[in-house]
Amino acid sequence: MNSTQQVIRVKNMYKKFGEFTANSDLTFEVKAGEIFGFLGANGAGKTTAIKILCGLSFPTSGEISVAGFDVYKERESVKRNIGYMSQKFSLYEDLTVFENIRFYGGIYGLSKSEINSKSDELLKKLDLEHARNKRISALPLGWKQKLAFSVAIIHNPKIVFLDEPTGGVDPVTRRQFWDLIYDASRAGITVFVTTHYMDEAEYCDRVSIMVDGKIEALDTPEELKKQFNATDMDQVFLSLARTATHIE
Ligand SMILES: Nc1ncnc2c1ncn2[C@@H]1O[C@H](COP(=O)(O)OP(=O)(O)OP(=O)(O)O)[C@@H](O)[C@H]1O
Repeated sequence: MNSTQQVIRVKNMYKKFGEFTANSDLTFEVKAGEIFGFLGANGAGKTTAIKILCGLSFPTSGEISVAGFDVYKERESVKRNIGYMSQKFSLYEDLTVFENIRFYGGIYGLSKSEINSKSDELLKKLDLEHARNKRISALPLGWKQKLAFSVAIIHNPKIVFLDEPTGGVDPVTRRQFWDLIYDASRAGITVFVTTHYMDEAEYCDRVSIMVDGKIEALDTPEELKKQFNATDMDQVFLSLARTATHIE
């Protein structure tokens, strides 16, 4: 795969809800295989943008292509080429581990034999073979998140969108989750991730920071720290938040 290939292209994207502008003139590109952090405080407009990039909502204006498909005219092709996971929308608690894999594998268009072989592979990798017939509700949150991520990429999509995937778990479990993200990225899957944890921002190849619907900074964590004269991403994030408050 050509590593300089752009798998997400966003040019002058706006999303308005009546008079309110949730996404204002967003312009950025994401490269194939990149881990792209999409940061912003609560209400900054991240979920609004992700919904558009996943083909679930139309932008008000702008040119946007995802996995080579236009988000206005080719939404079904966009959906077929992406995976999605969020804290709010995840696995079915009252189905077993295998039933969830079978369900999502079916939705993503895998055959019965592909589902069986993929689920064996996935459960082995996660060391979850013993839990195959356990209900999701019986698993600790960290395991649910790892499983949800593995299921979101079971069809080997070009891009996976992760909306606050690691909420509520400890740093060690989060770190293990990120090992799975790195594996996916090495396998050529582009990762688009939102998070409120600044240690996770450091793990990204590039990070954008959105304030009140606008992208105020976008670069590698290293460059952002230099630019904002900061020792960590927490400081970068806080100086942008302070700027926004000052303007108001
Ligand atoms: N359907 C809608 N109608 C009107 N306003 C909306 C709608 N959806 C989102 N908004 C507003 O757009 C703004 C951005 O919301 P969004 O959910 O995209 O933020 P976010 O950055 O994902 O925040 P969080 O981290 O809390 O999920 C918020 O002020 C929200 O109230």
